[in-house]
Amino acid sequence: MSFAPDITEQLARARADLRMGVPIALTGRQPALLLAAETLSAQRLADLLALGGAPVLAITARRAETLKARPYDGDLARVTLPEDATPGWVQSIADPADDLRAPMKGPLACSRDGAADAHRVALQIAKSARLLPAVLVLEHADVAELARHHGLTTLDLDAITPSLGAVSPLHPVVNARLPMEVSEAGRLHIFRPEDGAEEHYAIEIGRPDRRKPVLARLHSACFTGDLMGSLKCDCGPQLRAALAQMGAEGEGVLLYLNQEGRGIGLANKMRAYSLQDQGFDTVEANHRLGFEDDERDFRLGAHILTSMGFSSVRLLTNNPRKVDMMNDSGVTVSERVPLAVGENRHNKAYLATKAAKSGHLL
Ligand SMILES: Nc1nc2c(ncn2[C@@H]2O[C@H](COP(=O)(O)OP(=O)(O)OP(=O)(O)O)[C@@H](O)[C@H]2O)c(=O)[nH]1
Ligand SMILES: [Zn+2]
Repeated sequence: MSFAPDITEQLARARADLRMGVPIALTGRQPALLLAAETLSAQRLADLLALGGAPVLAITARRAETLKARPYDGDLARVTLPEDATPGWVQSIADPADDLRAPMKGPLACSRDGAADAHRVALQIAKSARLLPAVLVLEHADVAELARHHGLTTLDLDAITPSLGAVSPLHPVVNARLPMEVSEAGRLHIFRPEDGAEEHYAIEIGRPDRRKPVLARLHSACFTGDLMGSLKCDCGPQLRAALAQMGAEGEGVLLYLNQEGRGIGLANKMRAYSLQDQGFDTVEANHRLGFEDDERDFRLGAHILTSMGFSSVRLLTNNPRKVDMMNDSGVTVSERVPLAVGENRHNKAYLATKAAKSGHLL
């Protein structure tokens, strides 16, 4: 029978469970029960503590740095839970919103014994669920039985590890004619990944010759900039300028990748915006939240272009990482076409930070 969900499908369920505050079970090498900090309820925390053992809050080394917690495992820290831990305490470790108002959280004790494989995987799942990267982990020998009894989603640690680092295969779903202001010869293609994550879109203008480099843009979703006319970034003007150039040249491909907030999701991006209002720049804000500067995976852009029949591009971007990733993923960048538009007094510092810290070319 093929009815049972495979490992990728179980992983999609696990993401949904964590987003709702439902625990998930990890079996295999390091059996453990996981609960996302962001969606933790008082009842589920009480139930977790009642199981005994020594639950820890796994956080990334980035978040640990701000909290002065020891990341003994290199890329993460396992913060020991106090006996009287409340959801408020967990939240304050996970979320930097009140760091400046209540800076003294510690000293935080961190465990260094044993492996941290379950914790590492837990943080990867939380990130891919677009939650704050902070997860309660209770190592528990009988987790499989616990999961059966309570009907929890169960993932095998070894089985999911390869899926977590891979780009899910994407499949074309449908495409249809879309006359647009910049060109009446527009066509929208929808691509759906196998892993249950967001769909991505390609706007094809004209009918570009697949044998020549195509004018292309990999645009990451920015709800605030693309749709709301936010002045905090340059995304809206970049989107419109890229489409306008494709319209003027009569052909091009714009990939609209649903990687909001450089891959951290809109809720986390708004958390980053709050931190920026406290004085941190765009990179520092990501780090305080526990993320890297940029959590996007541009390989999927290359996969979409390849599946559309393109093998080389004239890439509209100021970001050298996009160029490198395309070349590494088998799509040749024959030319980088600069896209410097939309600077204003609100985004001047943001653009300067991207140039200084993230290598963006002006
Ligand atoms: N985390 C975070 N994301 C932001 C912030 N401002 C804008 N973004 C996101 O940054 C991404 C910008 O995407 P792009 O314009 O495609 O990428 P880029 O790295 O600027 O590269 P080019 O525009 O191609 O030069 C979008 O996903 C936005 O939602 C911010 O302050 N914090
Ligand atoms: Zn933006």
